[in-house]
Amino acid sequence: MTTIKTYNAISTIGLDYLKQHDYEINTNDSPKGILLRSQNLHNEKIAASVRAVVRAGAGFNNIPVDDLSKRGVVVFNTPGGNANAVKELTLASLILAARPVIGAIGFANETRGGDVSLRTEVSKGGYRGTELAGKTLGVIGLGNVGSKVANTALALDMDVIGYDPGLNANTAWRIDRHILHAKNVQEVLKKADYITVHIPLTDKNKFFIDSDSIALMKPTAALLNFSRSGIVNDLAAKAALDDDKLRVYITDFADEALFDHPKVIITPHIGGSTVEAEDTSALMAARQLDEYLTTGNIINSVNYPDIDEPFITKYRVGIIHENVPNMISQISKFFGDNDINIEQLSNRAVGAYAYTLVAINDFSDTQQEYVKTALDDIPHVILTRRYVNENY
Ligand SMILES: NC(=O)c1ccc[n+]([C@@H]2O[C@H](COP(=O)([O-])OP(=O)(O)OC[C@H]3O[C@@H](n4cnc5c(N)ncnc54)[C@H](O)[C@@H]3O)[C@@H](O)[C@H]2O)c1
Ligand SMILES: O=C(O)CC[C@@H](O)C(=O)O
Repeated sequence: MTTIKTYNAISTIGLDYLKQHDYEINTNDSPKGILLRSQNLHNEKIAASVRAVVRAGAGFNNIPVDDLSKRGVVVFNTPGGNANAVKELTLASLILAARPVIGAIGFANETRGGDVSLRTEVSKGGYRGTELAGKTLGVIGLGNVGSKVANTALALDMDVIGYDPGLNANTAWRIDRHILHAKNVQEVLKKADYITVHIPLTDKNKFFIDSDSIALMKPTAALLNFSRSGIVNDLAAKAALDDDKLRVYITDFADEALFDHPKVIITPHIGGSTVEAEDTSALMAARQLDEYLTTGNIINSVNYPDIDEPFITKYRVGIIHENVPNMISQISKFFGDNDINIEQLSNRAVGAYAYTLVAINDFSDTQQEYVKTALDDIPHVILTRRYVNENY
């Protein structure tokens, strides 16, 4: 049995999937895979046995991706698995930014005793809000979450302006044609009444919203952060709120500096916390993990190229290597030199790394034993795995 180590509360749907596919959960210290949510792996020792790490969720800034890539460990996430949950909480937060709902609920509870209806009617003027219709929403990052937020805001009669320089032919199609595409982020910051950020935390995106960007916003603007702590400079946001340069800041990431601020609403990282999102993300994660460990197919990796092909031969060898010239010819020569016929060879590269999946039918035990060690001796090969098709 293969062992998977888990961190955090993983939905039983994902765990059951693994158990049904002959995995044991947390039974020993030599797991083949790790399945986690927000656990910070940067400070954890990751066992030498680990071949795959899967984040049940979108953000993977809690995983030491660079170090794992050098070790040949494939890191996955589950894109889109919780996007609807984050969209819904973002929309709720837009309404909280427009209407003083939280204060009004507190006030209503304080009116107990006597003529409740009279007192609420007299004082409710203090809880008047504004409408979202006709206002402009700026969406920074139009990926799985941002595109859903942007599209749904149109149905609330908002004007929507989005910014995402990373859109490609596959991702651009999901964005409604009524959404204005900004050429730069400054255009969004200047135009929007509500600004919501849906980008990953990377070195480049650290403090993407800082005092300079807040200075471009309208002083009446509302800022929403359902991405990550560290994408918005909370101290800059606080200073702007104190100086009436920003109206409200809603964040899903608690920060000591923001507690009890009258213009701040904090939620405890619950953007993706719905039953549906946790189930979907855990199931995606479990399937991707099993698929890689048993077939070599890579689906939704964040550090290696995806290769997802039907396993129709008896064997496969997956070779993770550096993305340098002459690798495919060296690998195919290696198999030829050892009298092993290649039925199919797939190769893809992304950034500094590449993955080659070799499909084989006739593969003797001696050849398999030799290939296991000798392939690793080819310069720039990082890790080799052999897969057996039990259904062949
Ligand atoms: N609060 C939560 O519980 C919760 C849940 C899900 C996701 N998240 C966070 O939200 C982020 C986005 O999630 P997603 O599922 O939409 O991810 P995604 O990968 O589908 O989309 C991210 C988009 O951001 C764009 N982008 C990156 N840097 C940018 C920049 N500087 N300016 C503009 N666009 C930029 C990318 O091109 C991509 O299209 C995740 O990385 C994660 O950190 C939080
Ligand atoms: O696991 C969670 O609860 C949060 C997930 C979220 O931060 C993500 O990046 O997908």
